[in-house]
Amino acid sequence: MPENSSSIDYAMEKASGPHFSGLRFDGLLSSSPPNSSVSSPSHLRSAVSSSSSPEAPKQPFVIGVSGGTASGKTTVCDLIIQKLHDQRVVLINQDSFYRGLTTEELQRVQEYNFDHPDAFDTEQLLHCAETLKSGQPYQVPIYDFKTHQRRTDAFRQVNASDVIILEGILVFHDSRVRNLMNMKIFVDTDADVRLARRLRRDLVERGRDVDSVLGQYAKFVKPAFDDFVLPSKKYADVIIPRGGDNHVAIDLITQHIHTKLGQHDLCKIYPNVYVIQSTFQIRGMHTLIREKDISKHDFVFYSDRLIRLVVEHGLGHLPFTEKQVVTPTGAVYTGVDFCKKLCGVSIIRSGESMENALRACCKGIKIGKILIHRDGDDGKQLIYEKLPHDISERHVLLLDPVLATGNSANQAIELLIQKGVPESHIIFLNLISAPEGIHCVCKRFPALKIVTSEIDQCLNQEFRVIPGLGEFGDRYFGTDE
Ligand SMILES: Nc1ncnc2c1ncn2[C@@H]1O[C@H](COP(=O)(O)OP(=O)(O)O)[C@@H](O)[C@H]1O
Ligand SMILES: Nc1ccn([C@@H]2O[C@H](COP(=O)(O)O)[C@@H](O)[C@H]2O)c(=O)n1
Ligand SMILES: [Mg+2]
Repeated sequence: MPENSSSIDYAMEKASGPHFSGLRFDGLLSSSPPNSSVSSPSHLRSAVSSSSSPEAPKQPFVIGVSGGTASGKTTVCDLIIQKLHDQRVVLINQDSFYRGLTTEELQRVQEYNFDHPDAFDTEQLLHCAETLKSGQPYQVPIYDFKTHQRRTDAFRQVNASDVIILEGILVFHDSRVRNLMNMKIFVDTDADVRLARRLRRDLVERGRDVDSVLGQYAKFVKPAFDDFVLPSKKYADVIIPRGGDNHVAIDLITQHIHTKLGQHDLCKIYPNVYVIQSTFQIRGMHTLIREKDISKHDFVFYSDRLIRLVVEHGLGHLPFTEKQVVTPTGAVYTGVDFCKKLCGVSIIRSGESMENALRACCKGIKIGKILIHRDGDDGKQLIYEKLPHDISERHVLLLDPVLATGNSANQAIELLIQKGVPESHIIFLNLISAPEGIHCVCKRFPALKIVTSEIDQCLNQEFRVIPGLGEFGDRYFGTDE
């Protein structure tokens, strides 16, 4: 290492070498399969579907639907399935995983508590949900409420699908099952309405008499609702009052599911990751800048166009205030006022390529700089920072065109937080993100937003994004020639 290795000049020169948008990412990459220079950890492989490889398996969207007995869970699920008619949807009822009763238990069935978590084979339910989530089929047991037994002669074959709905009184009880869910719905219906519905249903459909339904309700159903079902309501993302009668809620839920299904899997996992809506224009520009033999002029031109789109999209996530203006007709137009407390921060050197687009969108915006330099294997080093003195009062647009391992991004974000910028006031803008980088940044900073134009497949052994576009800074600033 040269004597003046700590000087800015030396660091700048080094930084103009390969740009990884990150440093080492120990422990994440597994050994690569034979004949492959690309590796993706197994836990990521199933979670990642690349914009560049549409054939990669997509993760199903898992919805949990809970609520008291006869609250309308099954009815709500049926309505959601009807509205999602253009998707492959499967419904898994927790009831299917009731344990069959032993002969002794059957003889004293009035003393059996079907509303306690132990009445279900939760391990099997978990296995079923995990199998379906991984895209494999599963043979679901068939339960008979009249005999209190599972059928031994038949199963329900459930195939892979886009949406899996897990429905039952206690589907939020076990954290492992809960954690598989992308969305949790609690159907909230008054207890007296539920009892009336249950009475009618159990007499008609489940072969019961009035005394047994009322006795079971008082002895087991109601206490278990208070002890297990109601406490799990806190895990719900959405609470639907009045069950299937609530058409507005069901409409909103299905709209949300449609949006989610159109999104990249990582956006389902991390709600603060935004991939700008892909169009043929955007795909076309990506095709051009990713091509290795494109001219420098075209690389810069199309990168600038894409960067501008990402910046505009990122600005859309800033807060605004209402503003009224008078138009030349004398009428009042009620609009919004841009957020004024704003600044950009570019991660040198590639991030500087995004500054012009930010300046073009935000007149007079202050732009700070951070230089992170790798020195040796473990050498994460912050070499240089120049930030607005009042940065803690500003929303920050952090600029770096490629998110690879996420290490340098994390270091830059950490610095901003140390300077007093709230995590939720940081929007990280980039053109291409690797799944590894998204995991790395979003796990550590869940309140921060990432806006990107495409999510790529993975990192290779050299921590380069695949398929990626090579060294962005070199190609943009012409230092690769
Ligand atoms: N909004 C509603 N109005 C009237 N009856 C309903 C309504 N929703 C459900 N039911 C009836 O109540 C009973 C229980 O509904 P269901 O959806 O099976 O509840 P859950 O699955 O929560 O036990 C069923 O007989 C169903 O037809
Ligand atoms: N053999 C059984 C098994 C379960 N139950 C009752 O079913 C209820 C759950 O189903 P919902 O559709 O109402 O959610 C639960 O409250 C059990 O009491 C039963 O009666 N007999
Ligand atoms: Mg039901």
